[in-house]
Amino acid sequence: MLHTLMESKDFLAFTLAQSNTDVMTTSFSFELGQHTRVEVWDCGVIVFEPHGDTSKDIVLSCAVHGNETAPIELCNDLIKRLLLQTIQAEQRLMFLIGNPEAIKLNRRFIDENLNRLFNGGHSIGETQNPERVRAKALEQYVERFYLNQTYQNQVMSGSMPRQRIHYDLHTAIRASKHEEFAIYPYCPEKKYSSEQIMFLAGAGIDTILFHNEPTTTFSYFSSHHFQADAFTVELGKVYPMGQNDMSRFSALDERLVGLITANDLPILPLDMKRVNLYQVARSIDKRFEDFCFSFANDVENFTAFQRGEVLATEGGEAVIVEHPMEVIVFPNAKVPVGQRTLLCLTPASADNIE
Ligand SMILES: O=C(O)CCC(=O)N[C@@H](CCC(=O)O)C(=O)O
Ligand SMILES: [Zn+2]
Repeated sequence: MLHTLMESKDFLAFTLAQSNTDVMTTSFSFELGQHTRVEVWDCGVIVFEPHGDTSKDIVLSCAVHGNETAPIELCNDLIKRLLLQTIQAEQRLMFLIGNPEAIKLNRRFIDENLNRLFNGGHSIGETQNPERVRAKALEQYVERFYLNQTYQNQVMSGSMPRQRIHYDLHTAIRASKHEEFAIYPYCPEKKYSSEQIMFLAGAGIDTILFHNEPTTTFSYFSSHHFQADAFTVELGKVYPMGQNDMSRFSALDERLVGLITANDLPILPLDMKRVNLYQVARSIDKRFEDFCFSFANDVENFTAFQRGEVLATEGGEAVIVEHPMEVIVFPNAKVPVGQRTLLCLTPASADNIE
């Protein structure tokens, strides 16, 4: 197996060639030069551990939705450069290819939306399916990575606490007025990080949505359980594999290389002229099978609606804009009853950012 991966340096192809059933047989490790230990823990799970001191534990995940291809290409290219040793990790780093079986089928998911199954969502009820198994396993890999005792001890002896980071990379179903944006998971117990917001802005992700409640997403899991600086990051609109214009994400690629190689590019102080901030005002959950939006399928994310306008109808009732203005994101009527069908946003201030 090692031979196949080291010959191609293509972790995605290697992952997709594995079966989702031979979990244990896919784990192995090897050295890159004298500087980095590489461990493959499972199908789509690869960890880079530099031999020198490190201060950050970074998780980069993609393909939590199998058809969201730009993040998969971005991560695979970073892994390739690490394996070719054209870049060298100076921070601990784990890549997760979320749902390899869904990638193979070019589908968002097989049985159930993986990004609705974290924080224990995978164990609610009697249902078992590939996504529930994978969500539980991904949670365990994140825990094992963040709580590695060897590196925890570096915290004890070092002066600065280690920083945990998790960027869960996605693409949106629709086009967006702000092409690249990030969701900041609900974290009422702490202030938002201006450093993270400006890191993302420097990476071309200039729009932040502050979530208003706990969710069953992967980024909320890492934020809530491990106090990671965790975000769901949306990289434009979904396109088939190979049809993404990856030059649109060159700023992100450059920032990630800086982060991984500990050659961090300078981060500007918070500048409200460089960022668009939104607060999630409410999440509209689907209540009836006949849920139907009042706007067209090509209406973009971040389109604004005025108080009183009808956003959708269901069960003979209208879903109406409540605030003076609400900005919509992620409209999707094809979700099961009980799940989020739309987020409504209002402009946010910088009050909770430090
Ligand atoms: O475009 C869409 O409708 C969905 C894109 C997507 O997968 N978004 C994530 C957001 C997760 C979060 O709220 O942090 C999702 O729906 O899982
Ligand atoms: Zn997604």
